[in-house]
Amino acid sequence: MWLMRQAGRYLPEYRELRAKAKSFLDFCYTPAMAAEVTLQPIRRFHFDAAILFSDILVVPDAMGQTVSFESGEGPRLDPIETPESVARLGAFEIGKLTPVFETIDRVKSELPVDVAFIGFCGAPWTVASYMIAGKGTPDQAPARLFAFRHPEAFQQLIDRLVDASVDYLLAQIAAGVEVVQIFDSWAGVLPANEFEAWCARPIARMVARLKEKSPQTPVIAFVRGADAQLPALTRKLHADGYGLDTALDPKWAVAETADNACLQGNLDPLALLAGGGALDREVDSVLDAFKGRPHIFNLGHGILPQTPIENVERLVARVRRG
Ligand SMILES: Cc1c2[nH]c(c1CCC(=O)O)Cc1[nH]c(c(CCC(=O)O)c1C)Cc1[nH]c(c(CCC(=O)O)c1C)Cc1[nH]c(c(C)c1CCC(=O)O)C2
Repeated sequence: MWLMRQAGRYLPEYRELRAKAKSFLDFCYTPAMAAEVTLQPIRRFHFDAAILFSDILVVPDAMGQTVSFESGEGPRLDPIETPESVARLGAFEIGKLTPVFETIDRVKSELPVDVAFIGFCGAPWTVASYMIAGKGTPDQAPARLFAFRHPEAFQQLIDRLVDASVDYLLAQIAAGVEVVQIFDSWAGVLPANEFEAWCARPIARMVARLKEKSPQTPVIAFVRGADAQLPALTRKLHADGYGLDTALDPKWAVAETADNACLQGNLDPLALLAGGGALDREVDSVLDAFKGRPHIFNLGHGILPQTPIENVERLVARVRRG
């Protein structure tokens, strides 16, 4: 059991440290701080896994794109509007991410041996969608439009992100993470052909390369909005685990995927925010749906900043009770 965004604003100890950083990216790039917030939820809740504290947008940052986070508004990037700006993107300077690897090293030395350590990156489509729009949008229309108008330049961008993301995850593994998760948070906005081209195929290429270079490292694919495509994805990606988002019916996912496919998820973050009897019922229903299957208990998306800590305690106790 672990929770997506388990380190974050719902924790007072996170907010306290966050207030001391100049910016969110500085926070991510200061190993003492990033390591501390990675460990905070482990100390408080004894989850079975810690997830590296960082962000998926450090990859475009290391490609020379300007990235910042406006408080309360989310990420801002200098948007990629033309094929020429894809060609002009810099090389992936992995050296810029040295503080991330130092964070991993620090966490590793303090993490209890029975707690797994998860590294991560964004999937090429999700990262590209922010690089093109320059910010979060409700439907990633700018990136979808760019891909229809400039398929070759878009393919180049995806290819560059496949290469950079694989190198980045391998460097995280070399620094000490034991599992990696690939977040395709925006896969759900893609029509079928685009889903295949920009989500499934690039992730499959990433998994194949990771398996070639680091066969011992489990890979979890979180393809949010995969919906009816989930069973096909489990046959195409060759990942070790599949994260289910909140909208997926876990009983259906269990019935439609191979018996040995490890599934992760998928409590509604709003049930955790609500707490009480509703939370208990939803936790039981998730546990029941995955019974008899390799299952990693998690939310269907990130924990919400307004979530009361006692609700997280209640969830942990109930999942442990089984
Ligand atoms: C799309 C995406 C991003 N980042 C990420 C995704 C994929 C997962 C998802 O869909 O949520 C991944 C991510 N971002 C963060 C983590 C940390 C590890 C964890 O505890 O799960 C992880 C795994 C920290 C963060 N990343 C961000 C915060 C909040 C910033 C703050 O503390 O000021 C945290 C804790 C900022 C961020 N970063 C991003 C956005 C859209 C935002 C703003 C939204 C928000 O404020 O919640 C991009």
